Amino acid sequence: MSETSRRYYPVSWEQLHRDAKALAWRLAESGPFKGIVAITRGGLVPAHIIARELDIRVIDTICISSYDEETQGDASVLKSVGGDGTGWLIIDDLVDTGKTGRIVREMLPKAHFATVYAKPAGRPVVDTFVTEVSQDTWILFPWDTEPQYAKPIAKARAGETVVP
Ligand SMILES: O=P(O)(O)OC[C@H]1O[C@H](OP(=O)(O)OP(=O)(O)O)[C@H](O)[C@@H]1O
Ligand SMILES: O=c1[nH]c(=O)c2nc[nH]c2[nH]1
Ligand SMILES: [Mg+2]
Repeated sequence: MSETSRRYYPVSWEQLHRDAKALAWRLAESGPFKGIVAITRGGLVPAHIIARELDIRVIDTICISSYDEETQGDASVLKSVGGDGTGWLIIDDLVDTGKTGRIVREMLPKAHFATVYAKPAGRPVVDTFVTEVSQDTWILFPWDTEPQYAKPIAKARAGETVVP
């Protein structure tokens, strides 16, 4: 999703840890896996958590970038891996339009592809995920956010400017 995102779904470090562990529980039944291919950069944190839970020590990366902040452009593949993916687990933080997921599936058609979060357009591309959010939601990951002053509801509703 891009400029049309109408709402935000903020995810804390604790929630991400909990959701990635929930994904590991689901994946435990689909393994064992030879190793994990993390889709950088968003897949790196969930890949670590899942590797720890499933006792996987071999981790490779596919490096793909397609978003500048909330706007999607052409996907550029900065690093790939060889093989057809047999026995491997691909991990990303989420599928949105499914563009990134389709690229990695084409590269590794035999791998199991899992994400923590999924939006409806990308959902058919993943084998396993934990939480679905609507297509017009932008997921705010903890590495992209920091705590800041929030207006009291009454002042926000009145449209008043509050200097923190
Ligand atoms: O389903 P899609 O519409 O392709 O969107 C999902 C992809 O977009 C984000 O990556 P991004 O390109 O922002 O790079 P990053 O992981 O380095 O932040 C996210 O981490 C997924 O990889
Ligand atoms: O931080 C992010 N949140 C999202 O909802 C999203 N969709 C694609 N890429 C994304 N990155
Ligand atoms: Mg990514």
